[in-house]
Amino acid sequence: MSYVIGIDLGTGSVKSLLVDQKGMICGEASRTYPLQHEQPGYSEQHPEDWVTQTLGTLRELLQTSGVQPEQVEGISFSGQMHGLVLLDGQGQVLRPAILWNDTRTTPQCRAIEAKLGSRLLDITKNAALEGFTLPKLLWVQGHEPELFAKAAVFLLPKDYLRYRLTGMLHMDITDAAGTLLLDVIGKRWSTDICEAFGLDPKLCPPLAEAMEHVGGLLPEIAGQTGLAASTKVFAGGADNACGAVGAGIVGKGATLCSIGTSGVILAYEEREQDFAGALHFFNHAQPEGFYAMGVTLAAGYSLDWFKKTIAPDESFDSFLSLVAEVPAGAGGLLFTPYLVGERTPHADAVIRGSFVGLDGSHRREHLTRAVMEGITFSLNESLERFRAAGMAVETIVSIGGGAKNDVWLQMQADIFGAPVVKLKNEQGPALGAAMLAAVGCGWFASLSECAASFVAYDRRFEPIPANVETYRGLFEIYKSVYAHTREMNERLRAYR
Ligand SMILES: Nc1ncnc2c1ncn2[C@@H]1O[C@H](COP(=O)(O)OP(=O)(O)O)[C@@H](O)[C@H]1O
Ligand SMILES: O=C(CO)[C@@H](O)[C@H](O)COP(=O)(O)O
Repeated sequence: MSYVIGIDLGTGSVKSLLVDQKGMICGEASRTYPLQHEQPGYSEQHPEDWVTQTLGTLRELLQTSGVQPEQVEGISFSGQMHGLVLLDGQGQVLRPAILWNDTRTTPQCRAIEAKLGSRLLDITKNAALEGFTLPKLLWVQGHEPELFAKAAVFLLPKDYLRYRLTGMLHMDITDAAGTLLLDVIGKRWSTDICEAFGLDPKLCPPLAEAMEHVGGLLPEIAGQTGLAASTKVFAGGADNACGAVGAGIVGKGATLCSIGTSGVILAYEEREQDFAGALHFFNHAQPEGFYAMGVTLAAGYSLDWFKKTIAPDESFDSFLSLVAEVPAGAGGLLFTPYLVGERTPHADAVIRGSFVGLDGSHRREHLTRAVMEGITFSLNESLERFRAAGMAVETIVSIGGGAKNDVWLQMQADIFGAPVVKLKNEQGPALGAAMLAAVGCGWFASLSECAASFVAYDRRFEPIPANVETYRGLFEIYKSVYAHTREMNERLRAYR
């Protein structure tokens, strides 16, 4: 039997999965690393921690699974997106990585908009957001000019990890799409954008397709992990691209709803789409494909906040047990989940959440249901834009915390107005990364073939027509809350 390894380099931890040719999970290892917040809004990590901890997971996988090194045919990667890793001409890291959730770059975003105007959307298909990589590059260029002068190349987190494992510099296209330097449709670096900001195009590393074979393991890495140096290394992809692959979102009509700490709604697309920057539009791991993506920053986080505030010692299952008794609509109570601002479709760092319509008859379970409905409405705002652009939304695969509760899964079907299914064995982006290696190794002719063998679906939730009708009306009111509370939140800012 042959195996592949999928590595997901997340924000809080790295997870490595050993998978056989039938898609069975034969081993799993994970390690955490810290985040540094040196100043408010700053979020950094030491790239060396990613390497040390990943090597630890690989060693553990080999030691505990009993698999022989030569049986591991391929490795690939999934990684947290957008984070800036700067290397000098000798391949040494110049400063801690500035991560996707670092928000110091608002002035750089405004400067990008002022300089590029509509060209930014034409080329990159995305708006200038603090989390993306170009604003981070410009921050270092402006604030640390001496250090920036030494920069020879920039990488994203999992590209740095791959570089350390192989000695080869690459960035895969699905992740490059989140830098604001890629011509997303042409799949090449934009020399226009580089020139506009005085960036040497040599800072941009060679591009690779997600399933491209980019090298083997360095002998010292093979020695440290117990893997064979001949193990084929494939480029890999952005965590959202790999999450999509691991959930079987590899073709038209397939949509993903992921409710973790943040929430993501993502749909496969074959053609160029213009969302005027309200949603993200990135390259899929399928070389000819794209995906549109909406992000609710505080999705599961909102429910977590509410539970911690009301019932810190209860389990989620017990906390949510009475929600089924409250009818759709939570007795006229609405919640907007803007606890940390919002990303799509309203890129707004100042907005905050609200309960609207509180009534003396509401009990704890009404508030809880309203929080769950508000999170789902927020994701539906992005889904509504997919549909308006003519994208097919046939079945929605639900993953994350939001897929752990049947009432919430039914609510998703009713609010989205589409059938919702959950996965039999949810493994997240690490499985997607393993699938990229499996296809790269030639086990399958395509990602779709691999998904048909590796991804299995569990229960399906059909929309209930009466609830769909109720939610259709409420969603219109929900959408108006943002406009009505925007200015109030500007004024409230001074009191935070
Ligand atoms: N049993 C449950 N039922 C419903 N929601 C849950 C349950 N457990 C956790 N959650 C929600 O899911 C979120 C965590 O989801 P998860 O996918 O594990 O997140 P992440 O990996 O982003 O931290 C929590 O914030 C919580 O809101
Ligand atoms: O910013 C984005 C996507 O645009 C995030 O999805 C990051 O890619 C990090 O994800 P986690 O490590 O928290 O899953």
